[in-house]
Amino acid sequence: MLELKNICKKFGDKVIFENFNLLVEDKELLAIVGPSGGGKTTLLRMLVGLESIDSGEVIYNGEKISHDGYVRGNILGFVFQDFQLFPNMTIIDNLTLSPIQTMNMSKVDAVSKAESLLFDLGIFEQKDLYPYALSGGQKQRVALARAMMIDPKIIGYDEPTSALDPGLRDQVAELILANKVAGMTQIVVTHDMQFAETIADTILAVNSKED
Ligand SMILES: Nc1ncnc2c1ncn2[C@@H]1O[C@H](COP(=O)(O)OP(=O)(O)OP(=O)(O)O)[C@@H](O)[C@H]1O
Repeated sequence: MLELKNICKKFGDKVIFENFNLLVEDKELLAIVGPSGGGKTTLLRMLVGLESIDSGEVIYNGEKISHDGYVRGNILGFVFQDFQLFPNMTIIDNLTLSPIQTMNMSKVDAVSKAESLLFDLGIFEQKDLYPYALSGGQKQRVALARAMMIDPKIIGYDEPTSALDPGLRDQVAELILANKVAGMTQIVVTHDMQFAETIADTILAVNSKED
């Protein structure tokens, strides 16, 4: 269970969250929706430990946790809105670099796991290409595969459908639902209310403080 307790967050003088509380159950699929600038991305980043908080606590399974703790425990996978793939590396190297270098996975295991994920996501044939040669939807799936390399317990997605046409949007929905069956806790930030309604157990609306 992942919990935010009495979270306060400001950027300069701008209050984004004030004494905010949230509970995400294990295996829950939470969608965070709301207007641009409302704080959705900030909330996701705080939940997964990528953004500092001014006061309050992030608690995972009863323990207060920092970003380092998430990384060490292989708890977290994150799919960035702009993918953040390494442009000078092939797709397979994008997937295997961090598991080999920071998680002590053997090269053989990392390549085998990466190939299996790329196959499941329908982008196996692209494994030796560089990111520039892929479409937005393909990059999206590489970013998802990379996040899944460590079998994270929690996976956060920032606008996973923003670069996709409707067909690919359905594929991403299927992938997210398959991860749910596999037991992952998932948090999805999206502008797309219809997408949120298709996939989510719970929808949380985050509104701008100026509303
Ligand atoms: N690092 C930062 N420094 C200063 N202000 C920031 C920073 N990150 C976000 N903000 C501000 O905090 C507010 C919330 O931003 P956030 O990105 O969380 O909103 P959002 O709901 O995800 O918006 P969008 O849907 O447009 O991505 C915005 O006013 C934004 O300008």
